[in-house]
Amino acid sequence: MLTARTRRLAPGDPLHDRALVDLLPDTDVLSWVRGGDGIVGLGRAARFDISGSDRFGAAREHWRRLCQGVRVDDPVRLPGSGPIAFASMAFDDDPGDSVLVVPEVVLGRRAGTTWLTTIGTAEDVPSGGSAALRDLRDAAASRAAPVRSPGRVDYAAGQLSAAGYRTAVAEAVHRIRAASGLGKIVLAHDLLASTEQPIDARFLLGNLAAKYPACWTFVVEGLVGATPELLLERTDREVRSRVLAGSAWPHDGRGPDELARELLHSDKNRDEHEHAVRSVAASLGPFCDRLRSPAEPEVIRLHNMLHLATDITGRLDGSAAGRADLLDVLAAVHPTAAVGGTPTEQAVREIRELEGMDRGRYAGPVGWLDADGNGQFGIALRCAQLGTDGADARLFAGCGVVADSDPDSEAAEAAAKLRAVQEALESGR
Ligand SMILES: C=C(O[C@@H]1C=C(C(=O)O)C=C[C@H]1O)C(=O)O
Repeated sequence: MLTARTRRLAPGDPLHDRALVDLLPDTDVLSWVRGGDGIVGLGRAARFDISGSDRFGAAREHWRRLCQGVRVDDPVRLPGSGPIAFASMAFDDDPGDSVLVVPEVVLGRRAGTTWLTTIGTAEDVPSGGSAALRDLRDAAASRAAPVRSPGRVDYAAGQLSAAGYRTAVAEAVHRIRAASGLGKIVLAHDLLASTEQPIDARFLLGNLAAKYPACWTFVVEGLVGATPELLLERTDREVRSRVLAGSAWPHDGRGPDELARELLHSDKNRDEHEHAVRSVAASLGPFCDRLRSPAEPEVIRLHNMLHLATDITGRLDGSAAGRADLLDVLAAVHPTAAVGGTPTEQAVREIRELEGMDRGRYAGPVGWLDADGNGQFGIALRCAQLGTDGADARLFAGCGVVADSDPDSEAAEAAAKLRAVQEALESGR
Protein backbone atom coordinates (compact mmCIF):
# COMPACT_ATOMS: atom_id res chain seq x y z
CA MET A 1 0.00 0.00 0.00
CA LEU A 2 1.38 3.42 -0.97
CA THR A 3 0.93 6.51 1.13
CA ALA A 4 0.95 10.05 -0.27
CA ARG A 5 1.64 12.58 2.43
CA THR A 6 1.42 16.30 1.61
CA ARG A 7 2.58 19.10 3.87
CA ARG A 8 2.54 22.86 3.39
CA LEU A 9 6.01 24.40 3.67
CA ALA A 10 6.61 27.56 5.67
CA PRO A 11 8.62 30.69 4.79
CA GLY A 12 12.20 30.21 5.92
CA ASP A 13 12.36 26.70 4.48
CA PRO A 14 14.62 26.98 1.41
CA LEU A 15 12.17 24.72 -0.47
CA HIS A 16 9.58 27.45 0.11
CA ASP A 17 11.76 30.46 -0.55
CA ARG A 18 13.73 29.56 -3.67
CA ALA A 19 12.52 29.48 -7.29
CA LEU A 20 11.41 26.01 -8.40
CA VAL A 21 13.80 25.94 -11.37
CA ASP A 22 16.70 26.61 -8.99
CA LEU A 23 15.80 23.66 -6.79
CA LEU A 24 16.50 20.83 -9.18
CA PRO A 25 19.10 18.24 -8.27
CA ASP A 26 21.26 16.61 -10.90
CA THR A 27 18.99 13.57 -11.25
CA ASP A 28 16.18 12.55 -13.55
CA VAL A 29 13.87 15.40 -12.62
CA LEU A 30 10.29 15.91 -13.78
CA SER A 31 9.09 19.45 -14.11
CA TRP A 32 6.20 21.64 -15.24
CA VAL A 33 6.78 25.26 -14.30
CA ARG A 34 5.50 28.64 -15.47
CA GLY A 35 6.63 31.83 -13.82
CA GLY A 36 6.95 31.07 -10.12
CA ASP A 37 4.31 28.33 -10.05
CA GLY A 38 4.37 24.69 -10.98
CA ILE A 39 5.30 21.21 -9.98
CA VAL A 40 8.62 19.40 -9.90
CA GLY A 41 9.06 15.71 -9.19
CA LEU A 42 11.95 13.46 -8.22
CA GLY A 43 12.37 9.72 -7.96
CA ARG A 44 9.94 7.20 -9.43
CA ALA A 45 7.29 5.57 -7.23
CA ALA A 46 5.87 4.05 -10.43
CA ARG A 47 6.40 4.27 -14.16
CA PHE A 48 4.11 2.97 -16.89
CA ASP A 49 5.23 2.71 -20.51
CA ILE A 50 2.26 2.65 -22.82
CA SER A 51 1.81 2.75 -26.58
CA GLY A 52 -0.63 2.44 -29.42
CA SER A 53 -3.96 4.00 -30.23
CA ASP A 54 -5.42 3.33 -26.75
CA ARG A 55 -2.53 4.97 -24.90
CA PHE A 56 -4.79 7.53 -23.20
CA GLY A 57 -7.18 4.81 -22.00
CA ALA A 58 -4.26 2.69 -20.78
CA ALA A 59 -2.80 5.68 -18.92
CA ARG A 60 -6.20 6.38 -17.34
CA GLU A 61 -6.49 2.77 -16.10
CA HIS A 62 -2.94 2.71 -14.67
CA TRP A 63 -3.57 5.97 -12.85
CA ARG A 64 -7.00 4.95 -11.60
CA ARG A 65 -5.68 1.64 -10.22
CA LEU A 66 -2.70 3.30 -8.61
CA CYS A 67 -4.89 5.95 -6.95
CA GLN A 68 -7.21 3.26 -5.58
CA GLY A 69 -4.23 1.78 -3.74
CA VAL A 70 -2.91 5.02 -2.22
CA ARG A 71 -3.67 6.22 1.28
CA VAL A 72 -3.83 10.01 0.93
CA ASP A 73 -2.90 12.32 3.76
CA ASP A 74 -3.33 15.77 2.21
CA PRO A 75 -4.47 18.73 4.30
CA VAL A 76 -3.37 21.18 1.54
CA ARG A 77 -6.15 20.18 -0.91
CA LEU A 78 -5.03 22.21 -3.91
CA PRO A 79 -4.87 21.08 -7.55
CA GLY A 80 -1.57 19.17 -7.68
CA SER A 81 -1.36 18.33 -3.97
CA GLY A 82 -1.66 14.68 -2.94
CA PRO A 83 -0.45 12.03 -5.37
CA ILE A 84 0.30 13.21 -8.90
CA ALA A 85 1.54 11.72 -12.15
CA PHE A 86 3.46 13.34 -14.97
CA ALA A 87 2.55 12.16 -18.46
CA SER A 88 4.05 12.65 -21.88
CA MET A 89 2.02 11.17 -24.72
CA ALA A 90 3.10 10.37 -28.26
CA PHE A 91 1.69 12.46 -31.10
CA ASP A 92 0.69 9.49 -33.27
CA ASP A 93 -0.87 6.09 -32.55
CA ASP A 94 1.92 4.06 -34.10
CA PRO A 95 4.15 3.29 -32.27
CA GLY A 96 2.62 5.76 -29.80
CA ASP A 97 5.31 5.29 -27.16
CA SER A 98 4.16 7.30 -24.15
CA VAL A 99 4.89 7.41 -20.46
CA LEU A 100 3.10 8.02 -17.17
CA VAL A 101 5.36 8.51 -14.15
CA VAL A 102 4.57 8.93 -10.49
CA PRO A 103 7.35 10.72 -8.64
CA GLU A 104 8.39 9.77 -5.10
CA VAL A 105 8.77 13.39 -4.10
CA VAL A 106 6.79 16.36 -5.42
CA LEU A 107 7.38 20.01 -4.73
CA GLY A 108 4.45 22.16 -5.80
CA ARG A 109 3.77 25.87 -5.75
CA ARG A 110 0.59 27.76 -6.50
CA ALA A 111 -0.10 31.42 -5.79
CA GLY A 112 2.24 31.67 -2.79
CA THR A 113 1.50 28.25 -1.28
CA THR A 114 4.29 25.68 -1.47
CA TRP A 115 3.80 22.03 -0.57
CA LEU A 116 5.86 18.87 -0.44
CA THR A 117 4.37 15.46 -1.17
CA THR A 118 6.13 12.17 -0.56
CA ILE A 119 4.75 9.02 -2.16
CA GLY A 120 5.96 5.64 -0.98
CA THR A 121 5.29 2.73 1.32
CA ALA A 122 4.07 3.46 4.84
CA GLU A 123 7.52 2.76 6.25
CA ASP A 124 9.58 5.14 4.14
CA VAL A 125 7.07 8.01 3.92
CA PRO A 126 6.90 9.09 7.60
CA SER A 127 10.66 8.85 8.02
CA GLY A 128 11.06 10.91 4.87
CA GLY A 129 14.03 8.74 4.18
CA SER A 130 13.98 8.49 0.37
CA ALA A 131 17.08 9.34 -1.59
CA ALA A 132 14.95 11.63 -3.76
CA LEU A 133 14.03 13.76 -0.77
CA ARG A 134 17.65 13.96 0.36
CA ASP A 135 18.60 15.05 -3.18
CA LEU A 136 15.96 17.79 -3.07
CA ARG A 137 17.08 19.01 0.36
CA ASP A 138 20.70 19.02 -0.88
CA ALA A 139 19.70 21.08 -3.91
CA ALA A 140 17.87 23.56 -1.68
CA ALA A 141 21.02 23.88 0.44
CA SER A 142 23.05 24.48 -2.77
CA ARG A 143 24.81 21.14 -2.36
CA ALA A 144 23.59 19.72 -5.70
CA ALA A 145 26.07 19.27 -8.53
CA PRO A 146 26.37 22.63 -10.31
CA VAL A 147 24.41 23.13 -13.52
CA ARG A 148 26.66 22.21 -16.45
CA SER A 149 26.83 23.79 -19.88
CA PRO A 150 26.92 21.26 -22.73
CA GLY A 151 29.82 23.15 -24.35
CA ARG A 152 30.11 23.29 -28.14
CA VAL A 153 26.98 22.28 -30.07
CA ASP A 154 27.05 20.80 -33.59
CA TYR A 155 23.97 20.31 -35.72
CA ALA A 156 23.06 17.77 -38.38
CA ALA A 157 19.92 17.09 -40.38
CA GLY A 158 17.44 14.82 -38.63
CA GLN A 159 15.13 12.28 -40.28
CA LEU A 160 13.64 15.11 -42.35
CA SER A 161 16.15 17.77 -43.42
CA ALA A 162 15.31 21.45 -43.84
CA ALA A 163 15.40 20.98 -47.64
CA GLY A 164 13.19 17.89 -47.39
CA TYR A 165 10.83 19.88 -45.20
CA ARG A 166 10.46 22.59 -47.82
CA THR A 167 9.61 19.95 -50.43
CA ALA A 168 7.08 18.32 -48.07
CA VAL A 169 5.41 21.72 -47.48
CA ALA A 170 5.22 22.36 -51.25
CA GLU A 171 3.56 18.96 -51.70
CA ALA A 172 1.12 19.65 -48.85
CA VAL A 173 0.12 22.97 -50.48
CA HIS A 174 -0.40 21.13 -53.76
CA ARG A 175 -2.61 18.50 -52.11
CA ILE A 176 -4.67 21.10 -50.23
CA ARG A 177 -5.19 23.12 -53.42
CA ALA A 178 -6.22 19.98 -55.30
CA ALA A 179 -9.62 20.33 -53.61
CA SER A 180 -9.02 17.13 -51.72
CA GLY A 181 -11.19 18.17 -48.81
CA LEU A 182 -8.06 18.95 -46.83
CA GLY A 183 -8.02 22.37 -45.17
CA LYS A 184 -4.79 22.33 -43.19
CA ILE A 185 -1.83 20.01 -42.57
CA VAL A 186 0.72 20.79 -39.87
CA LEU A 187 4.12 19.58 -40.98
CA ALA A 188 7.24 19.38 -38.83
CA HIS A 189 10.85 18.37 -39.16
CA ASP A 190 13.69 17.58 -36.82
CA LEU A 191 17.28 18.68 -36.24
CA LEU A 192 19.98 16.71 -34.43
CA ALA A 193 22.26 18.42 -31.94
CA SER A 194 25.38 16.81 -30.57
CA THR A 195 27.23 18.42 -27.72
CA GLU A 196 30.72 18.35 -26.33
CA GLN A 197 29.49 17.45 -22.81
CA PRO A 198 26.36 15.59 -21.68
CA ILE A 199 23.25 17.79 -21.71
CA ASP A 200 22.11 18.79 -18.23
CA ALA A 201 18.31 19.17 -18.48
CA ARG A 202 18.53 21.87 -15.77
CA PHE A 203 20.67 23.98 -18.09
CA LEU A 204 17.99 23.90 -20.78
CA LEU A 205 15.14 24.44 -18.31
CA GLY A 206 16.85 27.42 -16.66
CA ASN A 207 17.66 29.10 -19.97
CA LEU A 208 14.19 28.46 -21.40
CA ALA A 209 12.45 29.71 -18.26
CA ALA A 210 14.54 32.91 -18.32
CA LYS A 211 13.74 33.72 -21.96
CA TYR A 212 10.17 32.40 -22.12
CA PRO A 213 8.43 33.45 -18.89
CA ALA A 214 5.00 33.15 -20.56
CA CYS A 215 5.64 29.52 -21.55
CA TRP A 216 5.25 26.28 -19.59
CA THR A 217 8.73 24.87 -19.14
CA PHE A 218 8.75 21.09 -18.90
CA VAL A 219 10.83 17.96 -18.70
CA VAL A 220 9.38 14.46 -18.63
CA GLU A 221 11.61 11.45 -19.27
CA GLY A 222 14.08 13.30 -21.47
CA LEU A 223 11.61 15.50 -23.38
CA VAL A 224 12.58 19.09 -22.50
CA GLY A 225 11.00 22.30 -23.73
CA ALA A 226 9.05 25.51 -23.18
CA THR A 227 5.63 25.43 -24.77
CA PRO A 228 3.44 28.49 -25.30
CA GLU A 229 0.40 26.28 -25.97
CA LEU A 230 -1.84 24.99 -23.18
CA LEU A 231 -3.80 22.03 -24.51
CA LEU A 232 -6.01 21.49 -21.48
CA GLU A 233 -6.14 22.67 -17.91
CA ARG A 234 -8.75 21.29 -15.54
CA THR A 235 -9.53 22.77 -12.12
CA ASP A 236 -12.61 21.09 -10.65
CA ARG A 237 -15.25 21.56 -13.36
CA GLU A 238 -13.48 24.43 -15.15
CA VAL A 239 -11.47 23.66 -18.27
CA ARG A 240 -9.25 25.97 -20.28
CA SER A 241 -7.25 25.72 -23.47
CA ARG A 242 -4.94 28.28 -25.06
CA VAL A 243 -5.04 27.69 -28.79
CA LEU A 244 -2.18 29.02 -30.91
CA ALA A 245 -1.87 28.97 -34.68
CA GLY A 246 -0.77 31.63 -37.13
CA SER A 247 2.71 32.96 -36.49
CA ALA A 248 5.20 35.69 -37.29
CA TRP A 249 8.81 36.09 -36.28
CA PRO A 250 11.19 39.04 -36.17
CA HIS A 251 13.17 39.32 -39.42
CA ASP A 252 14.26 41.98 -41.94
CA GLY A 253 14.35 44.58 -39.16
CA ARG A 254 10.56 44.57 -38.69
CA GLY A 255 9.47 45.39 -35.17
CA PRO A 256 7.01 43.40 -33.07
CA ASP A 257 4.24 46.04 -33.29
CA GLU A 258 4.27 45.97 -37.07
CA LEU A 259 4.41 42.15 -37.08
CA ALA A 260 1.52 41.90 -34.61
CA ARG A 261 -0.64 44.19 -36.76
CA GLU A 262 0.15 42.20 -39.90
CA LEU A 263 -0.55 38.93 -38.14
CA LEU A 264 -3.99 40.07 -37.01
CA HIS A 265 -4.84 41.16 -40.56
CA SER A 266 -3.36 38.24 -42.44
CA ASP A 267 -6.08 36.09 -44.04
CA LYS A 268 -3.73 33.12 -44.29
CA ASN A 269 -2.83 33.24 -40.59
CA ARG A 270 -6.43 33.85 -39.53
CA ASP A 271 -7.42 30.81 -41.59
CA GLU A 272 -4.78 28.64 -39.88
CA HIS A 273 -5.96 29.91 -36.52
CA GLU A 274 -9.64 29.32 -37.22
CA HIS A 275 -8.96 25.64 -38.02
CA ALA A 276 -7.27 25.17 -34.64
CA VAL A 277 -9.91 27.03 -32.61
CA ARG A 278 -12.75 25.16 -34.27
CA SER A 279 -11.11 21.79 -33.63
CA VAL A 280 -10.65 22.47 -29.90
CA ALA A 281 -14.16 23.91 -29.47
CA ALA A 282 -15.68 20.94 -31.32
CA SER A 283 -13.88 18.34 -29.23
CA LEU A 284 -14.46 20.06 -25.86
CA GLY A 285 -18.11 20.87 -26.63
CA PRO A 286 -19.57 17.41 -25.83
CA PHE A 287 -18.03 17.49 -22.33
CA CYS A 288 -19.23 20.96 -21.38
CA ASP A 289 -22.45 22.76 -20.53
CA ARG A 290 -20.76 26.11 -21.11
CA LEU A 291 -18.00 26.90 -23.59
CA ARG A 292 -16.62 30.38 -24.32
CA SER A 293 -14.45 31.20 -27.26
CA PRO A 294 -13.74 34.88 -28.02
CA ALA A 295 -14.64 35.90 -31.56
CA GLU A 296 -11.28 37.60 -32.19
CA PRO A 297 -7.82 36.18 -31.47
CA GLU A 298 -5.15 38.17 -29.67
CA VAL A 299 -1.42 38.22 -30.33
CA ILE A 300 1.04 36.79 -27.85
CA ARG A 301 4.66 37.87 -28.11
CA LEU A 302 7.49 35.53 -27.27
CA HIS A 303 11.21 36.08 -27.53
CA ASN A 304 11.44 34.30 -30.90
CA MET A 305 7.86 34.33 -32.22
CA LEU A 306 4.47 36.02 -32.25
CA HIS A 307 1.35 33.87 -32.35
CA LEU A 308 -2.37 34.37 -32.79
CA ALA A 309 -3.94 33.08 -29.58
CA THR A 310 -7.45 32.25 -28.37
CA ASP A 311 -8.24 31.20 -24.80
CA ILE A 312 -11.20 28.83 -24.76
CA THR A 313 -12.86 28.25 -21.39
CA GLY A 314 -15.59 25.84 -20.43
CA ARG A 315 -17.36 24.09 -17.62
CA LEU A 316 -17.71 20.32 -17.55
CA ASP A 317 -21.36 19.38 -17.29
CA GLY A 318 -22.94 17.06 -14.72
CA SER A 319 -23.59 14.23 -17.20
CA ALA A 320 -21.45 11.15 -17.75
CA ALA A 321 -19.48 13.05 -20.41
CA GLY A 322 -18.89 15.93 -18.03
CA ARG A 323 -17.59 13.53 -15.40
CA ALA A 324 -15.12 12.01 -17.85
CA ASP A 325 -11.55 11.53 -16.76
CA LEU A 326 -9.05 14.22 -17.70
CA LEU A 327 -7.22 11.63 -19.82
CA ASP A 328 -10.44 10.91 -21.75
CA VAL A 329 -10.90 14.62 -22.47
CA LEU A 330 -7.25 14.79 -23.57
CA ALA A 331 -7.79 11.84 -25.91
CA ALA A 332 -10.72 13.73 -27.45
CA VAL A 333 -8.90 17.04 -27.99
CA HIS A 334 -5.59 15.58 -29.24
CA PRO A 335 -4.44 16.26 -31.91
CA THR A 336 -5.91 19.73 -32.36
CA ALA A 337 -5.57 21.39 -35.75
CA ALA A 338 -2.66 23.40 -34.28
CA VAL A 339 -0.46 20.29 -34.62
CA GLY A 340 -2.54 17.92 -36.78
CA GLY A 341 -4.80 19.55 -39.32
CA THR A 342 -8.29 19.51 -40.84
CA PRO A 343 -9.96 17.08 -41.11
CA THR A 344 -8.00 15.45 -38.31
CA GLU A 345 -7.64 11.86 -39.48
CA GLN A 346 -6.92 12.69 -43.08
CA ALA A 347 -4.36 15.30 -41.98
CA VAL A 348 -2.61 12.82 -39.68
CA ARG A 349 -2.36 10.35 -42.58
CA GLU A 350 -0.81 13.09 -44.73
CA ILE A 351 1.63 13.96 -41.93
CA ARG A 352 2.82 10.33 -41.73
CA GLU A 353 3.32 10.18 -45.47
CA LEU A 354 4.86 13.63 -46.04
CA GLU A 355 7.10 13.76 -42.97
CA GLY A 356 8.09 10.09 -43.10
CA MET A 357 9.40 10.29 -39.54
CA ASP A 358 8.19 9.37 -36.07
CA ARG A 359 7.44 12.56 -34.13
CA GLY A 360 7.75 10.62 -30.89
CA ARG A 361 6.30 12.70 -28.05
CA TYR A 362 6.84 16.03 -29.86
CA ALA A 363 3.44 17.69 -30.48
CA GLY A 364 1.78 15.30 -28.02
CA PRO A 365 0.23 16.25 -24.67
CA VAL A 366 2.70 16.76 -21.81
CA GLY A 367 1.89 17.71 -18.22
CA TRP A 368 0.57 16.38 -14.93
CA LEU A 369 -2.65 15.22 -13.31
CA ASP A 370 -3.74 14.58 -9.74
CA ALA A 371 -6.01 12.02 -8.07
CA ASP A 372 -9.04 14.35 -8.26
CA GLY A 373 -8.75 14.68 -12.03
CA ASN A 374 -7.24 18.17 -11.99
CA GLY A 375 -4.21 18.82 -14.13
CA GLN A 376 -2.44 20.85 -16.75
CA PHE A 377 -1.31 19.61 -20.15
CA GLY A 378 0.50 21.56 -22.81
CA ILE A 379 1.31 20.57 -26.37
CA ALA A 380 4.97 19.51 -26.39
CA LEU A 381 6.39 22.21 -28.68
CA ARG A 382 9.71 24.13 -28.73
CA CYS A 383 11.29 21.02 -27.29
CA ALA A 384 14.03 18.45 -27.67
CA GLN A 385 14.19 14.77 -26.96
CA LEU A 386 17.47 14.13 -25.15
CA GLY A 387 19.34 11.06 -26.38
CA THR A 388 20.06 8.16 -24.09
CA ASP A 389 23.82 8.58 -24.29
CA GLY A 390 23.51 12.10 -22.88
CA ALA A 391 25.32 14.28 -25.41
CA ASP A 392 22.76 14.47 -28.17
CA ALA A 393 19.24 15.74 -28.68
CA ARG A 394 16.57 15.74 -31.36
CA LEU A 395 14.87 19.12 -31.82
CA PHE A 396 11.52 19.56 -33.57
CA ALA A 397 9.49 22.36 -35.07
CA GLY A 398 6.57 22.61 -37.42
CA CYS A 399 4.10 24.94 -39.10
CA GLY A 400 0.50 24.86 -40.18
CA VAL A 401 0.19 24.60 -43.95
CA VAL A 402 -2.91 25.95 -45.71
CA ALA A 403 -3.75 26.67 -49.36
CA ASP A 404 -1.95 30.04 -49.29
CA SER A 405 1.25 28.83 -47.61
CA ASP A 406 4.61 29.57 -49.17
CA PRO A 407 7.18 26.75 -48.70
CA ASP A 408 10.15 29.11 -48.21
CA SER A 409 8.31 31.11 -45.62
CA GLU A 410 7.18 27.97 -43.72
CA ALA A 411 10.76 26.66 -43.73
CA ALA A 412 11.94 29.99 -42.27
CA GLU A 413 9.18 29.86 -39.67
CA ALA A 414 10.19 26.36 -38.57
CA ALA A 415 13.82 27.54 -38.34
CA ALA A 416 12.76 30.46 -36.11
CA LYS A 417 10.86 28.05 -33.85
CA LEU A 418 13.88 25.73 -33.62
CA ARG A 419 15.96 28.66 -32.37
CA ALA A 420 14.23 28.53 -28.97
CA VAL A 421 15.93 25.29 -27.97
CA GLN A 422 19.08 26.00 -29.98
CA GLU A 423 19.66 29.24 -28.07
CA ALA A 424 18.94 27.50 -24.76
CA LEU A 425 21.57 24.87 -25.62
CA GLU A 426 24.12 27.38 -26.79
CA SER A 427 23.75 30.19 -24.27
CA GLY A 428 25.45 30.82 -20.96
CA ARG A 429 23.25 31.18 -17.89
C1 LIG B 1 3.94 23.07 -34.61
C2 LIG B 1 4.45 24.07 -33.88
O1 LIG B 1 3.74 25.16 -33.49
C3 LIG B 1 2.35 25.24 -33.74
C4 LIG B 1 2.08 25.85 -35.04
C5 LIG B 1 1.88 27.20 -35.17
C6 LIG B 1 1.70 27.83 -36.54
O2 LIG B 1 1.72 27.10 -37.52
O3 LIG B 1 1.55 29.05 -36.63
C7 LIG B 1 1.84 28.03 -34.04
C8 LIG B 1 1.89 27.50 -32.80
C9 LIG B 1 1.77 26.05 -32.61
O4 LIG B 1 0.43 25.70 -32.49
C10 LIG B 1 5.85 24.02 -33.37
O5 LIG B 1 6.24 24.91 -32.62
O6 LIG B 1 6.55 23.06 -33.69
